[in-house]
Amino acid sequence: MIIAVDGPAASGKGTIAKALARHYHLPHLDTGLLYRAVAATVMRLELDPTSEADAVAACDFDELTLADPVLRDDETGQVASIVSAHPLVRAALMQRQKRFAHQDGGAVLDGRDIGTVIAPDAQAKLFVRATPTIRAQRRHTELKSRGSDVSYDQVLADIRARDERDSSRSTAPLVPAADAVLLDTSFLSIEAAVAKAVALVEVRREA
Ligand SMILES: Nc1ncnc2c1ncn2[C@@H]1O[C@H](COP(=O)(O)OP(=O)(O)O)[C@@H](O)[C@H]1O
Ligand SMILES: Nc1ccn([C@@H]2O[C@H](COP(=O)(O)OP(=O)(O)O)[C@@H](O)[C@H]2O)c(=O)n1
Repeated sequence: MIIAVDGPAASGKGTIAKALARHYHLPHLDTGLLYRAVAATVMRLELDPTSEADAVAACDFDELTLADPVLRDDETGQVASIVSAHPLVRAALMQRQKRFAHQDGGAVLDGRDIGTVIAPDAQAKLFVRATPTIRAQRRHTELKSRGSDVSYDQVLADIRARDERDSSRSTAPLVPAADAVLLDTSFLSIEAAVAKAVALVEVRREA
C-alpha cells in the first residue's frame, strides 16, 4: 500500500507519516529533506537559489547532507522553497521518490506533491492542514527546543511566505489531490491526529 501525506509547513504531516509507517510496518520517506539538502548545498557552496542552473547543480548533493542538522533550520526551509520551484530541480529528484513509493510492499511518503505527482496511484492520500498561527507556534517551539533564537513573528512570516511560494508555483504546486482526504490538525493532539489518520487510511484500505 502506498500512503501519500501532503500538506503545508508544520501541519503535522511528518509526524503523521512516521506514525502511519510504524503502524503499517512500511518504510517512510520525508521528501522535504531532499529539497532541504539541495538548499543546504546551495548555501554551503554560496550558489544562487534563484538560479535554476545553480540549484540543479546542487541536486547532486552528498548523501551525508541528509543527516546534517542544518537541514532543519528555518532558513534552510525558506531556501528549499525557492529551489523547489525550479522545474528542473523537481525533475532531478523525481525518480528517486517514485522508486521509493513504488517499492515492493509499498511505502509512506510525505511532502507537497506526493498524491498529485509522485504517486497519483497511492491507495490512501491525506492532505494535512492547520491554521498558519498554530503551525507557526508548533514550529517555533520545535526550533527553540533545538537552540534556535528565531522569533515567533519571524517563523509565522516565513511560513506564510513559504505557503504562498509553494502554492503559487507552476510546477507541482501545493494543492490537495482530487481524491485526497483533508485532515485538519489545528485542534487535535498528536495522538488524536494519528488516530484519525489511521481511521482514514483504513477506510481507503477497505474500499
Ligand atoms: N497535532 C499536533 N499537535 C501539537 N503539535 C504537533 C501536532 N502535530 C505535530 N506537532 C508538532 O509540530 C511540529 C511540526 O510537526 P511536523 O510533523 O514536523 O510537521 P510537518 O512535517 O508538516 O512540517 C513538531 O514539533 C511536532 O511534534
Ligand atoms: N514534496 C515536496 C516536499 C518539499 N518541498 C519543498 O521543500 C520545502 C521544505 O519542505 P519540508 O517538508 O521539509 O518543510 P516542512 O513542511 O517540514 O516545514 C517546502 O516548503 C517546499 O517548497 C516540495 O516542493 N515538494
